[in-house]
Amino acid sequence: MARDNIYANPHDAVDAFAFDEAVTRVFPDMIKRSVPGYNLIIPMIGVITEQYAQANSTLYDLGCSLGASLLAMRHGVKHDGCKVVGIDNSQAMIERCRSYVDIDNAKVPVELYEGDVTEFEYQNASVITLNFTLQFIDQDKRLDLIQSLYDALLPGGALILSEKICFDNAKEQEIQQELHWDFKRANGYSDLEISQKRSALENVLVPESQTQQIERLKGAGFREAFQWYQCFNFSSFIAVK
Ligand SMILES: Nc1ncnc2c1ncn2[C@@H]1O[C@H](C[S@+](CC[C@H]([NH3+])C(=O)[O-])CC(=O)[O-])[C@@H](O)[C@H]1O
Ligand SMILES: O=C(O)C(=O)Cc1ccccc1
Repeated sequence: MARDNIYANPHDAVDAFAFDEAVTRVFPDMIKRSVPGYNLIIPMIGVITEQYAQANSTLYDLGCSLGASLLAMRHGVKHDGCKVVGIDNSQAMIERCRSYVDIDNAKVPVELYEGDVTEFEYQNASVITLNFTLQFIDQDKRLDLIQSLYDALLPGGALILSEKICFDNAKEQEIQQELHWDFKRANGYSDLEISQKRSALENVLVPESQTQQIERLKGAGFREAFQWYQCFNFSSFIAVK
């Protein structure tokens, strides 16, 4: 697996983070070493999918990157007549995702689209996953997207939402953020890599609190909405229609 050393050398000015060719090439290594719990959340998306998928419905993975969450969903579906749709607005990601889907041997049909998830129409959905994608979408577009996903879900359908989160309590924010940086250090990132990537993500990845996430989900109409996982400032929620 190609090692992420994108921020290893000093940059004069750090560009805004983008899911370009360079990031795509090292992405499996980057996300595993950067997101505490990623390697647990992926198989659990398979478990949750198995529970909530319905026959003859569509499963969506929005911001599918290289297809890790998408393939977990594909393998979790046990009903007939389902398909999995993956969308990502990074050309590099969706191209490489296609090659991973091609070598995967599950039978459930997969459709991949390059585009902005806020511009698609969704329907007949039983499971929808936003695995660390909403955090990159303009804050003023988040509610409309969540509402359109609620509207697209069948009764009993589920939304899986994983996000980097922030905390209302300043001391907790400081401690959880520091623990996340400790996690990155423990995974071999230097202080320079951590601080340059932090600059690159400024105003690109905009976290919200657990309360904001749950209130938005409830406001959109979800019957149940709660956190099922948290490690430091990374969390995953499930919402059921
Ligand atoms: N508006 C948008 N429209 C479409 N795609 C977008 C948009 N904004 C960002 N993306 C895409 O969302 C993905 C977020 S990564 C998801 C990991 C994956 N789910 C995984 O389970 O491995 C999470 C991370 O890197 O922290 C990237 O591929 C972006 O191109
Ligand atoms: O690396 C970080 O600090 C993060 O917040 C997670 C992340 C992982 C992959 C791409 C962008 C952000």
